Amino acid sequence: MSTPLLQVSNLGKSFGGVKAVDGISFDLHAGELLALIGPNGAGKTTTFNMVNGQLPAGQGSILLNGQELVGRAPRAIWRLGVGRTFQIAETFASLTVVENVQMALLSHDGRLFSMWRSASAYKRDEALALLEQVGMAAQADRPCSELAYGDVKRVELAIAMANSPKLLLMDEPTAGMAPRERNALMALTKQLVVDRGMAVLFTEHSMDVVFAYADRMIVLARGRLIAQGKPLEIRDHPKVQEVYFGSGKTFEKIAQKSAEISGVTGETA
Ligand SMILES: Nc1ncnc2c1ncn2[C@@H]1O[C@H](COP(=O)(O)OP(=O)(O)OP(=O)(O)O)[C@@H](O)[C@H]1O
Repeated sequence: MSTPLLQVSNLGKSFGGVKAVDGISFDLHAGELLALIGPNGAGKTTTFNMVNGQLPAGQGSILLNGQELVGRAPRAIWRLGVGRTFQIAETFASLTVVENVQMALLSHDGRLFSMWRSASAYKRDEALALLEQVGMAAQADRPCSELAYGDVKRVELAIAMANSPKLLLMDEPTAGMAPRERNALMALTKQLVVDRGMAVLFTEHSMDVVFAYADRMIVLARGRLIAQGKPLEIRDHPKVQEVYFGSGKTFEKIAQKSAEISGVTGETA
């Protein structure tokens, strides 16, 4: 297999006496969707925030294409190609769909925000091409505030793409979405991963999404990495069963449901 895009080794972070992340190691390859799962307080957000530099790592190493990310500022990490999806802020909701993507392109190119007034034509074609990739070109000139929730999520993906990330971090991408919308968004994400050769690391509480779309999963519990592998391997993993035991979710049911949703069984959802 090729050299991993991301190599995380012995990564850790403590808050006071709590080892939020306790020496975890994993790899992520270009073209791969990797889910980071685990019960509440497992250390998912802390891991995410160390990868994008928002939180300094307490120990360990995070290599992106062989370059050390630990010790770099968030913006430097972003410049190296680690993107994340952001919710469209209130202030930008009044802008049109295409203007939001143009703003992201301005930011990527390092242009000053104040240029915007005279730059409403800035890379409009490029912005439209990104919207085309997420199926939103037809709604380019509508204000974001008018869009359906699922469509806003598509625009947020286009915004994240403006930086041409090699690795995209998505924190609970489908939170608050109905099942059908969830699947549409994840199918789109998967398409972008394949088309652009990008890698995605995402956290997700919705197990049906994870089982249907993740190429691989890593499972955290109390800061430790307790299992990693393909969804079916994880489903049958005794430690994972143990951690989730009592949560009311049995992996068998979830895996069956996701197979139905993604059409693996040939049945319609
Ligand atoms: N800034 C902080 N200060 C102190 N403790 C923290 C801080 N951030 C996280 N923790 C603790 O670290 C542990 C891991 O938290 P983290 O938010 O990374 O978990 P998580 O897996 O993302 O949980 P959730 O699914 O609930 O979002 C928890 O015990 C949490 O209370």
